[in-house]
Amino acid sequence: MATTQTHHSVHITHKDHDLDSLQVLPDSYQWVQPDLFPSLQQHSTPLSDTLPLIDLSLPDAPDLIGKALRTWGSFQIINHGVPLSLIHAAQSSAIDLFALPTPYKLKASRTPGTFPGYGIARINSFFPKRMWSESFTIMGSPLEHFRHLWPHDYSKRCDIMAEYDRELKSLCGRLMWIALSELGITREDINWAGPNEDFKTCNAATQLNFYPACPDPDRAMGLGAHTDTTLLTVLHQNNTRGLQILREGRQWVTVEPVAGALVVQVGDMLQIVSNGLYKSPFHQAVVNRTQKRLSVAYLFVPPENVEMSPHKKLLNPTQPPLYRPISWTDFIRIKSNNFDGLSCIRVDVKDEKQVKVG
Ligand SMILES: O=C(O)CCC(=O)C(=O)O
Ligand SMILES: [Fe+2]
Repeated sequence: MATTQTHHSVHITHKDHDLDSLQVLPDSYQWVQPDLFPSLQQHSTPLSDTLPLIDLSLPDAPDLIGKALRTWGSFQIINHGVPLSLIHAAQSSAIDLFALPTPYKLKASRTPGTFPGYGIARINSFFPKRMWSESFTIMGSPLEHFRHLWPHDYSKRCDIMAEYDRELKSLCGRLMWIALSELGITREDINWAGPNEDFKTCNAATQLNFYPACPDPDRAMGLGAHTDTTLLTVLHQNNTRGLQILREGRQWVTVEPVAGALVVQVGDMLQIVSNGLYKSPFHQAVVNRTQKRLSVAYLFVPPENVEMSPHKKLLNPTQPPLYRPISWTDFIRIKSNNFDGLSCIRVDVKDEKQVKVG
């Protein structure tokens, strides 16, 4: 994954980011939903659904996953094969990291224009107010940053994150094949899954998100509504509620924390490959008054500079491609300047007639 990023990175200073010590919500954190977010459609009957919880070890899992991806663009999984001890070890390193005094954390700040390191959510640049959260992004080895954070104790923590990356990458490879085969796409149809057809040539980042307890949670927002610029995002949340997924454009549904479960979400790149059959859901993270919340998001993205396009098996004269081909590298550049990146690469009705379907 490219480590350079555009001018839209957001940076923090010691003065404005010690959320733990604030007793009153500063004006700069009093949340207003900007116009760029689609407003909720009004319906008299609320949806009372919960996100599907799927046991990955059972034979009907692929079928259930296919259904969940077409409706929610998301689901939770248990029996996913990632050792719970590893999930807890990664989580506990994240807890230790965010508990460090701010001057330490600032030693591991993202340098301008890059992804890895400590800071606030990149999407904050699209919103008029600050989000009630901190984050730390790991791409490749976190050694340089961890050495600053824990001069005597970094190597074990680096090993844990490396192991987390390996385990989650193989889980994502497995999930990719399930998602694709539910669309009738087979191994012969994909030429970017790598020499072993396991998607190990894909890139990834591990994003640690921390939401301190908030003095005025109803007026604050942990992470504003967004879609992920990934193929898949696989997220572990601690036992505190906060993640909400937008259901059918009309209702926020809270994803209940389930011990050991992982939340899987379609990202924009899989929405492109599936020609919109799988939609990357809007999601957000709300905060609460008494509990700290932590999430570890594994952001799984295509190999750099490989063009992703609606798969030709899904296209026909009545189902023309909805998006033009684009690499992840180019797409993240578009998204850093446009909140709704997918609309920028949508083939409009006029063009659709001209696109040949192979
Ligand atoms: O903390 C959460 O539950 C959401 C995190 C998220 O959406 C992200 O890291 O992109
Ligand atoms: Fe997200």
